[in-house]
This record gives sequence, structure tokens and C-alpha cells, in this order.
Amino acid sequence: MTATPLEISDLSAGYGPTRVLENISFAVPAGGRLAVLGRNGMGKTTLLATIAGQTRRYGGTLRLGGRDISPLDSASRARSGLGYVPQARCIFASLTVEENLFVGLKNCGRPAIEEAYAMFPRLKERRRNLGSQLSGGEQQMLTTARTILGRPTVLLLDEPLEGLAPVICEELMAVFLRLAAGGEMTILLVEQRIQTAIDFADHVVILERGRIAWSGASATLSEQPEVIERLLGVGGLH
Ligand SMILES: Nc1ncnc2c1ncn2[C@@H]1O[C@H](COP(=O)(O)OP(=O)(O)OP(=O)(O)O)[C@@H](O)[C@H]1O
Repeated sequence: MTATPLEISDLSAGYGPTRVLENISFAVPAGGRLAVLGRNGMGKTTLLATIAGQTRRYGGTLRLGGRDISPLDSASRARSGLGYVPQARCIFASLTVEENLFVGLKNCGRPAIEEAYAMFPRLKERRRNLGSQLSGGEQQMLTTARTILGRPTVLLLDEPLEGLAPVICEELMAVFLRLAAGGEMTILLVEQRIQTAIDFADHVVILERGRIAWSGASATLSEQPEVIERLLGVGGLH
């Protein structure tokens, strides 16, 4: 039996003396799509950053493919198969799209670049444009492509659709769905667009003040508007 890609047990974490996350436990199976929802400031970004090794962990364990990665730093976690696309789009403004891809991919070479272009044809059209000349959506595609081509087994996406036009959001979500459908990539998505997140995910975790207030199948959540109203503060999905 293959090991569960991501298992989190009794995780607590925060910043310096500030505890933000408490008693967080969940597991995501291979090819699973988990949406992490919650109102502003409830700990969603902190959760992804903690999994990526970028905040202080006070206790609990993180397993990637059965291996305890809790003691590893963020670079070692990335090498172990954890891909993290943070909210801030990390691209080099003074390099072209193609140079950004080469830097991100280290020595993977031309085939990987072509793969990125096949995934995001807009990047091919813009390959000679500087990072500073890209739209928000193109920057998101570039930063996402670089992470994906590192072949992570678990991909953490922090609000990848923020500030993007609907057509670009659809393009990105289609790529994420294709990646998870292959069964080789497990995706955790933090997203403010609740309907988009529920449509994408098979399971949902809702955080409230750093704790899991609700978890279950996304289809179940869709049938519980009172939970959505109480924990996410919206009467209807949007
Ligand atoms: N660097 C930091 N130092 C101290 N506290 C922080 C830091 N970053 C976030 N926090 C606090 O941790 C809590 C959770 O923040 P976090 O960004 O994880 O929430 P979030 O659910 O992602 O919010 P949003 O939806 O607004 O992005 C908040 O109270 C926030 O003020």
C-alpha cells in the first residue's frame, strides 16, 4: 500500500510567542484536493506556511509520503516533494519569462520549459517579456509553473486566484484539476472564493481562530448553508 501523501497530526504553530494554530490534524490521500477555508485571519496562510516549514512549529507532526518531515527546514521539505506557491508571486522582475523558468528549474533543461509552455500557453507567448511586464495572471502562471515543474507530490496553493480576471482563474483551476486528476499530485488550496474552492475540492477544512471548526466532504458542505453562514460569514455561495 502506498503511504498517504500528507498527514498532519496535532499540529500547533505560530510566530514567535504568538500561537496561531492549535490541534490541527488531517490527512490527504493521493490525488486528493483539499480546500482550506476560513474568514480573514483564521490561520489559513499560517497553516500552509507551517507545512512548508516557514513558521515556528510548537508541536505535532507532519508526514510527507509516510516520512516525518517535521524536523526538516523548508528547503529540505521542498526537496522531499513539497511544492509551495505562497500568496506573494515570487518572480524575478528583471529576467524574462524563459529565464525565470530556467532559474526555477535549475538544470532540468528544455523539455521542462516546453512542458511549462504546454501547461500555460500564455507563458510561451510572453517568453521574452520581463517579469516586470507581466500581468498578475501571467505572474501567477509563472510562479505556479516553476513550482509544479519541480514535481512536488504535495502542492500548497495560497490564494492563487487573488486579483485575477475570471477567465484566468478558470485557466488556472483547469490546470490544478488536471494535475490532481493524474493521481500523482495532492493539492491543498487556500481560497477566498468559496464556491470555486468547493467546486475544486473533494474535501474541505474550515479554520476558526486557528482550529479546525469543520471538516468533511465538499458535497456535504454544499448541503449545509448554515455551516457556511456561521463559519464563513456568507449567506449564499459565490
Ligand atoms: N508574521 C506574523 N507575526 C505575527 N502574527 C502573524 C503573522 N502573520 C500572521 N499573523 C497572525 O496570525 C493569524 C492568522 O493569520 P493568517 O494570515 O494565517 O490568516 P488567514 O486565514 O490566512 O487570513 P487571510 O484570509 O486574511 O489571508 C492572524 O491573527 C494574524 O494577525
